[in-house]
Amino acid sequence: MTGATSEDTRGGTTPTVAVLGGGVMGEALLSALLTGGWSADRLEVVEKATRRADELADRYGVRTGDSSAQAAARADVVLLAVKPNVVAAVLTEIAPVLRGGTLVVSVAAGVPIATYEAALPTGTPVVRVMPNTPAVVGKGASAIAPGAHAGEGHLVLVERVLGATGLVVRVAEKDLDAVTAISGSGPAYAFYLIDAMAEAGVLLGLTRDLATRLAVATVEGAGALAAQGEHPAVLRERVSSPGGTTVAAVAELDAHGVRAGVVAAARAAHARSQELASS
Ligand SMILES: NC(=O)C1=CN([C@@H]2O[C@H](COP(=O)(O)OP(=O)(O)OC[C@H]3O[C@@H](n4cnc5c(N)ncnc54)[C@H](O)[C@@H]3O)[C@@H](O)[C@H]2O)C=CC1
Ligand SMILES: O=C(O)[C@@H]1CCC=N1
Repeated sequence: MTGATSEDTRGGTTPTVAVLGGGVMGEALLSALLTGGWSADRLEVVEKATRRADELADRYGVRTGDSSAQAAARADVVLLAVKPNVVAAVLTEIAPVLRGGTLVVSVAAGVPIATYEAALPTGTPVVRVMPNTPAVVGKGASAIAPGAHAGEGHLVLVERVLGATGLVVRVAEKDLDAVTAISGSGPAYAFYLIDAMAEAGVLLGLTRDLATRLAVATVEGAGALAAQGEHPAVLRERVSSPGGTTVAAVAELDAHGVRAGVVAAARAAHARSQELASS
């Protein structure tokens, strides 16, 4: 874990983090913070749905507040994990009470840093993050981009906050829509493939349980192999014996436009992320 710097802590202790929004991504971040060494008493979550807030309190032993303003006023780091269309309302709530130097981090898709900087007190450091759901199992991929008032210490702190979620890379904000289209939404493409492979196995006579286990292990193994650095096209060639089963299968993927479909899907996600910025 990267050590805290004077820029990212108040008084040299682990910074306190308020997670605003305890849905899928809020929970993933909360769980990663705990895995990464944050103690529960340095964390607070504000979740509008009471039953969900209770569930998070029971599961993680963290304090749950019902006021974003109160939690933000106490925290060193405010982590927004609400839907993009709720961000403006939350910023209006927290802006009047934010202490100088509080770091504001947001995972909301599409919402530009300029929106946060315009709503929050002048000079507030803001870091935008695009994570993904495999963060829950420490296999996520996140990209982070700094606002005008976020320095190296703030980025290091965000890397520390995300430390247990998996890969963290730094990008310029202009690239975040593309990141959203590849790794933010990308797990859904992989799950789609797993589901389709499992369904095909059932069609070919396997039980659903066996077909699903084989599909999951295959995608997991292929990911692990690709992570070693060999080009994916080379790895695909290694599976493809001349005149064999794999070339027959891949020819069908090409004939059905699967590669073009993946590109079109990513372009649609990219366009939607840009639309969210202007809505
Ligand atoms: N789910 C994903 O794969 C990813 C999501 N994101 C971003 O993360 C953010 C959250 O997405 P999810 O967790 O999927 O959504 P979600 O709907 O699961 O969670 C949002 C939570 O915020 C709560 N909420 C709504 N208004 C609130 C308020 N005023 N104060 C406190 N809590 C409030 C809702 O009750 C809900 O539990 C979005 O902005 C999304 O763009 C980013 C990357 C990946
Ligand atoms: O679908 C969405 O809008 C969010 C952002 C990336 C993944 N989930």
